[in-house]
Amino acid sequence: MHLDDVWLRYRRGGSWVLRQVTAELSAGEIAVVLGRNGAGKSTLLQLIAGVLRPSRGRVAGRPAAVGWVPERFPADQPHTVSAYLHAMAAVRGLRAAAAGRAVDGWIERLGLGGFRDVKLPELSKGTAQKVGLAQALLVSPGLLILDEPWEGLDAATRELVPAIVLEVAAAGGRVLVSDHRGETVRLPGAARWTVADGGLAVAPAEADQHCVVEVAVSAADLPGAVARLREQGHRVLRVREEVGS
Ligand SMILES: Nc1ncnc2c1ncn2[C@@H]1O[C@H](COP(=O)(O)OP(=O)(O)OP(=O)(O)O)[C@@H](O)[C@H]1O
Repeated sequence: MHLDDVWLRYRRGGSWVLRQVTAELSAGEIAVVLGRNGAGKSTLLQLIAGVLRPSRGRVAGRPAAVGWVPERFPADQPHTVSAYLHAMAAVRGLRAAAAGRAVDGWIERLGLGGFRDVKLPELSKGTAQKVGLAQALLVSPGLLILDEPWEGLDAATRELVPAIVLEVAAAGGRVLVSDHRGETVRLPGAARWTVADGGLAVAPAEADQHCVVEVAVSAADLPGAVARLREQGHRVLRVREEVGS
């Protein structure tokens, strides 16, 4: 997917918010969008999501399944959490049984079980954000766009966001995440897109950066698992017994 010389202004004759933006996002790639308040991060994400159209230039190769989580989930709709998510699943083309599985799965994973029958306007900001996250993930997205996803979320869900992002990327989805609070230290290995003065500067993920992944393997398979990881070029740093397992 790529942006070819994209320009955007909100009004004819108004000032340009984005100018001459060219960028590419490949399958399985994660990019963090950085920039000061008002720099144009949300505008860029909405262009890529297809919510806004460029004034000039084009966004090409957008995948069919786009999951967009706006900065503020529009919770002023008179539906319950469950009814809303089932309606969104239907909009995304899921049949009843698949819709039920997807809705139940995300309700459970995001800790929304106690809010199934609560109407959206009665939710706290953080809980509404979780519903926003759930609707974007009902169908495995080819492009997932998260606008300030850590804003207002409880600690448990903040921890979950990087795991979800990595799962979407591992399944071949592209992911864009905006962040003005530096939370993206939680996404090592992502490219950095910085919006400033209407332009976009792209810094690819650092090739020599390494991450530590904790993996639990069965004790019986330990020598084999360590050997396989080494064969794949990973450095095995330490082996320890899982206490209480
Ligand atoms: N609907 C709109 N109509 C007119 N101007 C807008 C609109 N939305 C945003 N702008 C202007 O475009 C510029 C970029 O805004 P944008 O929301 O994209 O920035 P941002 O980097 O996401 O900021 P923040 O970190 O505060 O969310 C700002 O000057 C903003 O006032």
